[in-house]
Amino acid sequence: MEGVEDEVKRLRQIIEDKSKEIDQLKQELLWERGTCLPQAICDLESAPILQKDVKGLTNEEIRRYSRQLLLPELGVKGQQALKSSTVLIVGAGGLCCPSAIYLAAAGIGQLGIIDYDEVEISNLHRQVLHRESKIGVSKSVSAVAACQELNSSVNYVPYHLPLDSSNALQIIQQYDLVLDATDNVATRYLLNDACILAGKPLVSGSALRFEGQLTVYNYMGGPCYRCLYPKPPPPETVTNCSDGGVLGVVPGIIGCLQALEAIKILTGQGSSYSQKMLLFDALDGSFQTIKLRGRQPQCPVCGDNPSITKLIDYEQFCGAKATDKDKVLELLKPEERIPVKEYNTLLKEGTPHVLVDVRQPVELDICQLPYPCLNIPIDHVEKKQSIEKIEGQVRSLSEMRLHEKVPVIVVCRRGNDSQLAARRFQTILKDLNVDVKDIVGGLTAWAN
Ligand SMILES: Nc1ncnc2c1ncn2[C@@H]1O[C@H](COP(=O)(O)OP(=O)(O)OP(=O)(O)O)[C@@H](O)[C@H]1O
Ligand SMILES: [Zn+2]
Repeated sequence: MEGVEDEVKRLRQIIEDKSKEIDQLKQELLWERGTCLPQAICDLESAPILQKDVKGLTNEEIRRYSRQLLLPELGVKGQQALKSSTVLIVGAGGLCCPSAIYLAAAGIGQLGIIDYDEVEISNLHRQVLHRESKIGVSKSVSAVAACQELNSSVNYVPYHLPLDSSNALQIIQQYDLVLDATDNVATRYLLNDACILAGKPLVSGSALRFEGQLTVYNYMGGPCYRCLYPKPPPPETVTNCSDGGVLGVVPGIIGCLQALEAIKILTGQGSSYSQKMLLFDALDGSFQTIKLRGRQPQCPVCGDNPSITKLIDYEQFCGAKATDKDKVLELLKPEERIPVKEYNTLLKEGTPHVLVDVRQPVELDICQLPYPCLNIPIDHVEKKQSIEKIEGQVRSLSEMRLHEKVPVIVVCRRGNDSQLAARRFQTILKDLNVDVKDIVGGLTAWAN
């Protein structure tokens, strides 16, 4: 009997040792994969510069590009032009993924991709170069890694940094053409001005919900972004994908068209979208092209007497950040807010209250707090009907709570809209015995 027990012990030990060995090997494998990733450029000194005197096409290149070499519009001359061209893609998100992979496949000489951010799971439905295994990895590195697998002969430069007024000219000057694949107005103005000052064409795309747009600025005497939009829009009117949503295929289509325009410009075919804008509506499947006004002689950056001769502070100019991260509103005082833990206690204690969720109905379908709520979307806060609904609930709770104030708790996704709404409700309901607060960090904080 003792012998059997010893044998079991011995085998258990072997299993334990082997599991440790397997864990160790897994770690090494991960490490090896990690070190295989391209090195991100975090300072500009280390960025490579493409040698422009490209020799003819190699046999391998002729084989690889044979199907596009057959196009008389491109031919060997066009392919060589691509090989000696450099393109910078700003933003490694939804528009970059299709444009980068097609430019890489087509045989561009150097592809720079710049993004300060890392891959998140909510990017993957549309940012199709990134993989689950790259969550947390620099987006520019992840995009370059995917392109490299397709075409290793391209010279890739992944910049892991924000493009801003301090570095934009230095980076852009090294490229023949710039693709705007970003998602914020401040960067759009920055890119426009930098491209004008450096004399580079700017292929600009955008996609939101089911709609996409495409225009080429600063090309062959055409207008720049400022000629069309001299003043930035009020920040509160600008929606991004994280608030408005986007169907993944839409940036996919616009990004492909950006790559197409870039290839046409670089190979001398010319662009179809200078002084024109493509409007794509995915819901009715329509592509419309509208003519835009031409270059404006009084434009402050590309006009006859420009007043902008160097890059400015674009966040200040637009009154908005050059990123959609950390937009945390601090409107209410801490005592006017309730942290999620405290709200959880309030729920557990069964404290009666009026809960107002100010998100859109479609967001409530995704998730809700475990308490019956009134859904009053943020843009309906001032409506008579909405106010009557809240007043009705407050009155019925007042009867139960007699002299006690009725808590009115406002919630949204991240805790910004809820502050705006709570502030409005404080004024609107001032004649009732209420205590209006909002939930800090909203549903996101609750989920965490
Ligand atoms: N000034 C900038 N410098 C570098 N990268 C930028 C700059 N402005 C925006 N970007 C990048 O452009 C990309 C735009 O991607 P996209 O529009 O698909 O949205 P996202 O920010 O990745 O996703 P979501 O809005 O859903 O969080 C982002 O990766 C963002 O980090
Ligand atoms: Zn202009």
